[in-house]
Amino acid sequence: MLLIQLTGLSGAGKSTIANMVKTRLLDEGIPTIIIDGDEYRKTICADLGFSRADRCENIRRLGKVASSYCQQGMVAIIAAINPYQEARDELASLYKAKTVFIHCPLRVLIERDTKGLYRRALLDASHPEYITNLTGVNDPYEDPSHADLILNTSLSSPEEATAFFLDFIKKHL
Ligand SMILES: Nc1ncnc2c1ncn2[C@@H]1O[C@H](COP(=O)(O)OP(=O)(O)OP(=O)(O)O)[C@@H](O)[C@H]1O
Ligand SMILES: Nc1ncnc2c1ncn2[C@@H]1O[C@H](COP(=O)(O)OS(=O)(=O)O)[C@@H](O)[C@H]1O
Repeated sequence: MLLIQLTGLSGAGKSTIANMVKTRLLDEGIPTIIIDGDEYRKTICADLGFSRADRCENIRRLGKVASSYCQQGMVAIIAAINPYQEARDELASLYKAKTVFIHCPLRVLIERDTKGLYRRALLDASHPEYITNLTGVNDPYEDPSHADLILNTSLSSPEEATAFFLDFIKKHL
């Protein structure tokens, strides 16, 4: 029915907002599924790392999975960092995917740091806990050039962001 690709840095709120929207849509009888990058990286994307090529392949696979659910009449929401315009354009062109930018300034994400990834990426490179390829710190994030919706989670609460997103989805059903 409708394929939505979220995009945004780790901790920006993609999974949080997607889950809240899913609950609201299900309450209204609209079948909805979330295709979460974290989850699929444990199964059909377990062979992929965080290089540009691997991240684009990740999005390609998530897009294919999401499109199968859409064909069965569901709203499918891809919740992945999805950092490259090239990969987002591919899903927009293949599946008419709508792009929703879950935006949050890096300084707020460093304060949230729910997974401890930012602390590790900001350590000295010689530190044993240092990680590389963290999007937004030591790996690229290309801001969407033509997002269909932008939600700034440093300005809106999860409930407010969910309300904007729900409104957007209903306009595109
Ligand atoms: N306005 C907001 N909207 C969404 N989440 C928020 C907001 N304010 C604070 N948070 C918190 O930020 C965190 C966002 O985590 P979440 O897992 O949803 O991010 P994510 O973008 O899916 O990250 P990842 O790419 O690592 O999976 C949660 O702990 C959430 O409670
Ligand atoms: N170096 C890293 N860069 C980004 N995310 C990482 C990294 N290492 C582990 N992760 C975890 O992997 C998840 C990102 O996976 P995806 O959303 O599937 O990424 S994407 O770039 O290919 O779209 C984040 O939720 C984060 O918890």
